[in-house]
Amino acid sequence: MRASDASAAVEAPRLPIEVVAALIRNVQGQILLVRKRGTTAFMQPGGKREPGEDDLGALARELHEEIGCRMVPGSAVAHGIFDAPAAHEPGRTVRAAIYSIHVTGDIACQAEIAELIWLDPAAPGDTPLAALTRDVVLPLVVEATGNAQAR
Ligand SMILES: Nc1nc2c([nH]c(=O)n2[C@H]2C[C@H](O)[C@@H](COP(=O)(O)OP(=O)(O)OP(=O)(O)O)O2)c(=O)[nH]1
Repeated sequence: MRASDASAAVEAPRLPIEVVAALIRNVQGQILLVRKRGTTAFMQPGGKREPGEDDLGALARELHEEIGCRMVPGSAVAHGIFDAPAAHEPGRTVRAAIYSIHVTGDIACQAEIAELIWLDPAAPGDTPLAALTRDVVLPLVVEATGNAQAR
Protein backbone atom coordinates (compact mmCIF):
# COMPACT_ATOMS: atom_id res chain seq x y z
CA MET A 1 0.00 0.00 0.00
CA ARG A 2 1.36 3.45 -0.85
CA ALA A 3 1.72 5.96 1.99
CA SER A 4 -0.96 8.15 0.42
CA ASP A 5 -3.39 5.19 0.42
CA ALA A 6 -2.67 4.47 4.08
CA SER A 7 -3.30 8.04 5.12
CA ALA A 8 -6.48 8.14 3.04
CA ALA A 9 -7.69 5.02 4.86
CA VAL A 10 -7.01 6.58 8.25
CA GLU A 11 -8.49 9.96 7.44
CA ALA A 12 -11.54 8.91 5.41
CA PRO A 13 -14.59 10.35 7.14
CA ARG A 14 -17.05 7.76 8.28
CA LEU A 15 -20.46 8.60 6.94
CA PRO A 16 -23.40 8.48 9.31
CA ILE A 17 -25.57 5.37 9.28
CA GLU A 18 -28.83 6.62 7.80
CA VAL A 19 -32.04 5.14 9.15
CA VAL A 20 -35.73 5.85 9.48
CA ALA A 21 -37.15 5.44 12.97
CA ALA A 22 -40.69 5.14 14.30
CA LEU A 23 -42.16 6.84 17.32
CA ILE A 24 -45.22 4.79 18.26
CA ARG A 25 -47.30 5.69 21.32
CA ASN A 26 -50.20 3.93 23.01
CA VAL A 27 -53.17 5.57 24.71
CA GLN A 28 -51.24 5.72 27.99
CA GLY A 29 -48.50 7.76 26.28
CA GLN A 30 -45.96 4.95 26.48
CA ILE A 31 -43.59 4.48 23.54
CA LEU A 32 -42.81 1.24 21.79
CA LEU A 33 -39.15 0.17 21.81
CA VAL A 34 -37.44 -2.91 20.46
CA ARG A 35 -34.30 -4.80 21.34
CA LYS A 36 -32.64 -6.66 18.49
CA ARG A 37 -31.23 -10.15 18.94
CA GLY A 38 -27.71 -10.19 20.38
CA THR A 39 -27.95 -6.57 21.63
CA THR A 40 -28.76 -4.94 24.96
CA ALA A 41 -30.15 -1.47 24.19
CA PHE A 42 -33.78 -0.73 23.41
CA MET A 43 -34.40 1.55 20.44
CA GLN A 44 -36.99 2.82 17.98
CA PRO A 45 -38.35 0.33 15.48
CA GLY A 46 -36.95 1.07 12.02
CA GLY A 47 -33.77 0.62 10.05
CA LYS A 48 -31.86 1.47 6.91
CA ARG A 49 -33.56 2.38 3.66
CA GLU A 50 -33.18 -0.07 0.79
CA PRO A 51 -32.22 1.29 -2.63
CA GLY A 52 -35.11 3.22 -4.17
CA GLU A 53 -37.16 3.34 -0.97
CA ASP A 54 -38.49 6.57 0.44
CA ASP A 55 -38.74 7.12 4.20
CA LEU A 56 -42.29 5.88 4.65
CA GLY A 57 -41.78 2.89 2.38
CA ALA A 58 -38.75 1.87 4.42
CA LEU A 59 -40.57 2.45 7.69
CA ALA A 60 -43.56 0.38 6.62
CA ARG A 61 -41.31 -2.50 5.52
CA GLU A 62 -39.18 -2.39 8.69
CA LEU A 63 -42.25 -2.31 10.94
CA HIS A 64 -43.68 -5.36 9.29
CA GLU A 65 -40.34 -7.19 9.41
CA GLU A 66 -39.63 -6.28 13.04
CA ILE A 67 -42.96 -6.19 14.86
CA GLY A 68 -45.50 -7.61 12.41
CA CYS A 69 -47.89 -4.66 12.25
CA ARG A 70 -48.78 -2.18 9.49
CA MET A 71 -48.46 1.58 9.38
CA VAL A 72 -51.79 3.41 9.17
CA PRO A 73 -51.71 5.26 5.83
CA GLY A 74 -51.51 9.03 6.26
CA SER A 75 -50.63 8.78 9.96
CA ALA A 76 -46.95 9.74 9.74
CA VAL A 77 -45.79 13.06 11.18
CA ALA A 78 -42.16 13.99 10.54
CA HIS A 79 -40.12 15.27 13.50
CA GLY A 80 -36.92 15.90 11.55
CA ILE A 81 -33.51 14.35 11.14
CA PHE A 82 -31.35 13.80 14.21
CA ASP A 83 -27.84 12.49 14.89
CA ALA A 84 -26.69 10.38 17.84
CA PRO A 85 -23.89 7.90 18.59
CA ALA A 86 -24.85 4.60 16.93
CA ALA A 87 -25.91 1.90 19.34
CA HIS A 88 -24.23 -1.12 17.81
CA GLU A 89 -21.26 0.38 15.99
CA PRO A 90 -18.74 2.12 18.25
CA GLY A 91 -17.44 5.39 16.83
CA ARG A 92 -20.22 5.68 14.25
CA THR A 93 -23.09 8.13 14.17
CA VAL A 94 -26.66 7.21 13.38
CA ARG A 95 -28.65 9.80 11.40
CA ALA A 96 -32.33 9.14 11.85
CA ALA A 97 -35.39 10.56 10.17
CA ILE A 98 -37.93 10.23 12.97
CA TYR A 99 -41.67 9.90 12.34
CA SER A 100 -44.57 9.59 14.73
CA ILE A 101 -46.90 6.99 13.28
CA HIS A 102 -49.99 4.99 14.12
CA VAL A 103 -50.02 1.27 13.52
CA THR A 104 -52.68 -1.35 13.01
CA GLY A 105 -52.68 -5.10 13.55
CA ASP A 106 -51.05 -7.23 16.18
CA ILE A 107 -47.65 -6.13 17.46
CA ALA A 108 -45.31 -9.04 18.11
CA CYS A 109 -41.55 -9.66 17.91
CA GLN A 110 -40.53 -11.00 14.53
CA ALA A 111 -37.31 -12.83 13.65
CA GLU A 112 -34.62 -10.23 14.38
CA ILE A 113 -36.32 -8.78 17.45
CA ALA A 114 -35.63 -10.36 20.84
CA GLU A 115 -37.91 -8.19 22.96
CA LEU A 116 -40.30 -5.26 22.78
CA ILE A 117 -41.44 -2.96 25.59
CA TRP A 118 -43.79 -0.07 26.17
CA LEU A 119 -41.86 2.60 28.07
CA ASP A 120 -43.14 5.62 29.99
CA PRO A 121 -41.00 8.39 28.43
CA ALA A 122 -41.08 10.41 31.64
CA ALA A 123 -39.86 7.47 33.74
CA PRO A 124 -37.39 5.30 31.81
CA GLY A 125 -35.79 4.05 35.03
CA ASP A 126 -32.71 1.97 34.36
CA THR A 127 -33.93 0.55 31.02
CA PRO A 128 -30.88 0.34 28.73
CA LEU A 129 -31.57 2.75 25.88
CA ALA A 130 -29.81 3.55 22.61
CA ALA A 131 -28.52 7.14 22.57
CA LEU A 132 -31.00 8.24 19.89
CA THR A 133 -33.89 7.08 22.04
CA ARG A 134 -32.48 8.42 25.31
CA ASP A 135 -31.19 11.79 24.10
CA VAL A 136 -33.51 12.65 21.21
CA VAL A 137 -36.79 10.74 21.27
CA LEU A 138 -37.58 10.85 25.00
CA PRO A 139 -36.99 14.63 25.22
CA LEU A 140 -39.12 15.12 22.08
CA VAL A 141 -41.99 13.20 23.61
CA VAL A 142 -41.70 14.75 27.07
CA GLU A 143 -41.61 18.25 25.55
CA ALA A 144 -44.61 17.53 23.30
CA THR A 145 -46.56 16.12 26.25
CA GLY A 146 -45.72 19.14 28.42
CA ASN A 147 -46.82 21.53 25.68
CA ALA A 148 -50.09 19.66 25.22
CA GLN A 149 -50.80 19.71 28.98
CA ALA A 150 -50.02 23.44 29.20
CA ARG A 151 -52.74 24.26 26.65
N1 LIG B 1 -33.73 1.25 13.92
C1 LIG B 1 -32.94 1.93 14.73
N2 LIG B 1 -31.60 1.89 14.57
C2 LIG B 1 -30.86 2.58 15.45
C3 LIG B 1 -31.43 3.33 16.49
N3 LIG B 1 -30.44 3.89 17.23
C4 LIG B 1 -29.28 3.51 16.67
O1 LIG B 1 -28.15 3.78 17.07
N4 LIG B 1 -29.53 2.71 15.60
C5 LIG B 1 -28.48 2.14 14.79
C6 LIG B 1 -28.21 0.71 15.10
C7 LIG B 1 -27.62 0.24 13.80
O2 LIG B 1 -26.24 0.61 13.75
C8 LIG B 1 -28.40 1.05 12.78
C9 LIG B 1 -29.62 0.31 12.27
O3 LIG B 1 -29.15 -0.75 11.60
P1 LIG B 1 -29.92 -2.12 11.47
O4 LIG B 1 -28.89 -3.12 11.12
O5 LIG B 1 -30.76 -2.39 12.63
O6 LIG B 1 -30.84 -1.75 10.24
P2 LIG B 1 -31.60 -2.74 9.35
O7 LIG B 1 -32.77 -3.29 10.14
O8 LIG B 1 -31.93 -2.00 8.12
O9 LIG B 1 -30.60 -3.94 9.15
P3 LIG B 1 -29.75 -4.45 7.93
O10 LIG B 1 -30.55 -4.19 6.69
O11 LIG B 1 -28.45 -3.70 7.96
O12 LIG B 1 -29.59 -5.90 8.26
O13 LIG B 1 -28.82 2.24 13.43
C10 LIG B 1 -32.84 3.36 16.64
O14 LIG B 1 -33.42 3.99 17.53
N5 LIG B 1 -33.56 2.64 15.73
